[in-house]
Amino acid sequence: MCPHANADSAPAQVDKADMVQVPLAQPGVNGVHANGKRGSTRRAVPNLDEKRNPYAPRAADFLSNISNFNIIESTLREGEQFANAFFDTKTKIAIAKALDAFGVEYIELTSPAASEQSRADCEAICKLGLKAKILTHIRCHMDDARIAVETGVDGVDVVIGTSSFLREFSHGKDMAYITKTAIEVIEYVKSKGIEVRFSSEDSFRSDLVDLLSIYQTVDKIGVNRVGIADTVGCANPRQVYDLVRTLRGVVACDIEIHLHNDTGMAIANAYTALEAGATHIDTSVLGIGERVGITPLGGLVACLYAANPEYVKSKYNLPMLREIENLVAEAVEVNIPFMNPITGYCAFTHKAGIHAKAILNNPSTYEILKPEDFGLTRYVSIGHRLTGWNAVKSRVEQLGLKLTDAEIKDATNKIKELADVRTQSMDDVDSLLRVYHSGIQSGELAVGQKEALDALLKKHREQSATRDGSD
Ligand SMILES: CC(=O)SCCNC(=O)CCNC(=O)[C@H](O)C(C)(C)COP(=O)(O)OP(=O)(O)OC[C@H]1O[C@@H](n2cnc3c(N)ncnc32)[C@H](O)[C@@H]1OP(=O)(O)O
Ligand SMILES: O=C(O)CCC(=O)C(=O)O
Ligand SMILES: [Mg+2]
Repeated sequence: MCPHANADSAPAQVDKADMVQVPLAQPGVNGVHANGKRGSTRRAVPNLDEKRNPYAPRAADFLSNISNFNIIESTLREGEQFANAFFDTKTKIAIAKALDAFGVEYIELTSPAASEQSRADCEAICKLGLKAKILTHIRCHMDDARIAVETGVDGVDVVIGTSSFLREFSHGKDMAYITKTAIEVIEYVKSKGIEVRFSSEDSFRSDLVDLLSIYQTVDKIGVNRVGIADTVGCANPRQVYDLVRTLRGVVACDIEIHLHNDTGMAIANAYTALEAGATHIDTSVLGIGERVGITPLGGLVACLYAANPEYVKSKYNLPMLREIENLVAEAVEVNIPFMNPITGYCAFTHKAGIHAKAILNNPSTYEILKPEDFGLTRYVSIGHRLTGWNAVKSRVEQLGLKLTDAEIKDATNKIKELADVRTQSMDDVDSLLRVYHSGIQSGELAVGQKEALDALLKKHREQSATRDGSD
């Protein structure tokens, strides 16, 4: 099983038994090198620069295009709309505190109009004195606005559908009514001295003229942010880029974006939105929300980190990510998905021999994210038929055994032969290496003596069985 595995319950269970834990080494500092030299000075991995590869990610682009983004963390609003979610007050407070410690700029809470407990929880979270600004999310309606401002929030996110689908089948209001009510609600919230954002639900299926017109109107009356919402997850990165770019030329206020993940585009769309000039991205932990949810916090962080690790490290407490995901996974009774960026159960496990050798020499060969920056560990998996001798050599060194390269290659062949029948556990590999080593030491074995090795292994198995039987 892989090291960050969740077994079959929600919180991640770590089973490291079958893995070689690779030292989180800087190349040439204390890594276990395939050439057998510890601490040898290796040439630094060249940075891909513009001249040599125009597509190489460059921190400069990232900084100029995405200089000041904010995360609006909506696990306690959009996330509560996830099918499995029921957050009691204690859990909401734990999640809010964890998100705050992670460093998100905003925490968005379910409308206090939803229920009496939602209202009380909103007040309780406002009283925690967190660094993150606390928002609540309401319909474009004066009744909701009045309740919201009484809770003590730092800001109110107002939303109403502008697509013909929602105008006809959800609230039944036309653009004139929407605009009039939006102005009334925004002015009311502003009069209370707190932030207000106006968002048009289902933006990508709304008429562009209607959309730009209402955004311009609310911008003129001093809304803090306008929000674009891909409510049904229909947008692709090019559409996101175009709409955000167009809006950037029309309003002076900040631009927030809320992206559903129905077609798996939510992270890419969020990144593109930032490149196009969005300032605020909505996320939820593990992406939970209506249907398959929205841009996941961890996925967005991974994608931004890949573009500019130092910037993202300075902004967020990255080692907390796993703890937050476990907290939420447990609360909503799901596993962390195996392919989750950063915390997926094999996110930092390397298997094939070619990868293992290069990783042991320099982790940047096959990793764009550094596990140590997330408080996680890198593993090399051995004992399967894809194992190479370089990976076995690193295990031999970890076990403190003295074998030549030729002997290690010979032992590797045996591991592969056995692994063709069944993958060998770490214990299997270790005992094979020990048996091999003692055979060499005692002179009972030499490189290439297959039969002698089989006999030694058989003897070892019989001795172990007798020992186990007498225990
Ligand atoms: C895309 C999104 O995720 S938006 C956020 C979704 N969040 C929520 O729905 C919060 C949880 N919701 C609730 O607790 C309830 O739906 C409430 C309290 C908001 C409303 O409950 P009810 O009054 O019983 O209405 P119900 O939920 O059946 O229908 C929604 C009502 O809001 C109206 N409405 C829907 N969207 C909006 C909007 N954005 N602005 C104003 N009114 C709206 C509808 O017209 C309908 O009112 P009606 O019954 O008078 O026609
Ligand atoms: O308020 C918003 O911008 C988004 C609301 C929402 O959850 C959605 O449209 O999917
Ligand atoms: Mg949503």
